[in-house]
Amino acid sequence: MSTLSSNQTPLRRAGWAVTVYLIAGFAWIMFSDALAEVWFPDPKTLSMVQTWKGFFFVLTTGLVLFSVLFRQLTRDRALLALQHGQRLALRKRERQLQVLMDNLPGMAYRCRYDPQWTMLFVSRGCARLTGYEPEELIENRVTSYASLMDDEDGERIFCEVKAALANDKSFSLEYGLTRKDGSRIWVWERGRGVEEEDGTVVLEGIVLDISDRKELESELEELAIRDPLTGLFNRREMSRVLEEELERARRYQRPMALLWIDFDHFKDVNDTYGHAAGDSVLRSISRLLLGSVRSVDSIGRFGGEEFVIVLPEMGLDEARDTAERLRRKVAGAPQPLGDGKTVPLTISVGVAVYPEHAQNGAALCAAADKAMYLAKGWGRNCVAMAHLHDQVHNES
Ligand SMILES: Nc1nc2c(ncn2[C@@H]2O[C@H](COP(=O)(O)OP(=O)(O)OP(=O)(O)O)[C@@H](O)[C@H]2O)c(=O)[nH]1
Repeated sequence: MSTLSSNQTPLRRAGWAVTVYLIAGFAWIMFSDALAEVWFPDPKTLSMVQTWKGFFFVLTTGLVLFSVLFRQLTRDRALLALQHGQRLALRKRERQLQVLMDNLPGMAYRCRYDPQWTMLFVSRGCARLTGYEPEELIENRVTSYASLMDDEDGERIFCEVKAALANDKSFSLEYGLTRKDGSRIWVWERGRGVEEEDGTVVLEGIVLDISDRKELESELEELAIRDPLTGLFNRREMSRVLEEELERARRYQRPMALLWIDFDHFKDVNDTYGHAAGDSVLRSISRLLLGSVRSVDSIGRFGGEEFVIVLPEMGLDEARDTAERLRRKVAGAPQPLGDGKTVPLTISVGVAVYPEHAQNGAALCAAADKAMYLAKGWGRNCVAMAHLHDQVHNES
């Protein structure tokens, strides 16, 4: 319909121009002939006047035709120059966009909003990011983008994109991706939904490799929860683990034990062999303890030469046996000083158990610490259980 009406407009305009020209022309001929016959009755003069009248008509219409054509051609030329300039600017923008996309530390994409994330376009960075050439991912020719995503992320991502589309907002996602060579990377994606002319929705955005940042983050997280010397949990993390395990024990009505370990006469090791040798002993006993407990148990360094072990689902008897086993193991293994020599070392262990000795973390620690001092008092290299009456004292 619109093509038809735009075709009719120039036709109508040309028709009007010709009609006006014909009416004016016929009127001029008739009117001027009649006037000439009245004003110049002499046939010779009349013939000359008509000749000049003809010249005048041709000259006038020629001038009109010239001015119309001149105006139209000038306009056409300006239009062509404008189009040429626009084409050049468009090409320049395309080139800039291409350079930008090719140098993205990731890839730009355009994909269908479907469970496969079917790619319609991916920039060249796709090969660097995923290991797949753009042609391999486009239209899922070799594999779909969804199959590269971690399975557990799929559902979450779909929900987040759905919510963003519903609110007409852009979405930001972080998820793991498996590359063609099997290596895993972390990516950050930002995109938004775009409605096509036919009403279907496609997604457009960028995907960047953030593996380095993720690695740094997890290193920082580890640093925040680990004791730098021994690599065991630090006091803060250990307190958190203790509260978490206590909560679990409370919920499932299960016992839980806490061992409070202190090295005997450790000051002598430092004083005799030096601080570096003391550090070596601390590291060695940490490894020994770590290798002597279950995977569900947690060990932390509470400070100096004090260590705490949380033993989930462990009652009084088993906790006593575990503490005794650890005491014997340390006593039976001379500790390396770092210079090839070793030194014998013993530990004193206090044992407190939930729910018998205490109901909360602080009270459980206090009961185990108190029991450890009891073991020191017995002459060291001993295991002491917290007293049951401590519970009354702790909770009061
Ligand atoms: N090498 C080293 N020594 C430490 C570190 N932290 C604490 N210590 C030392 O551990 C020693 C603890 O000594 P004390 O608390 O007096 O106890 P002890 O000598 O072990 O004697 P008892 O606990 O009574 O058996 C001190 O000499 C501290 O300097 C550490 O990170 N590295």
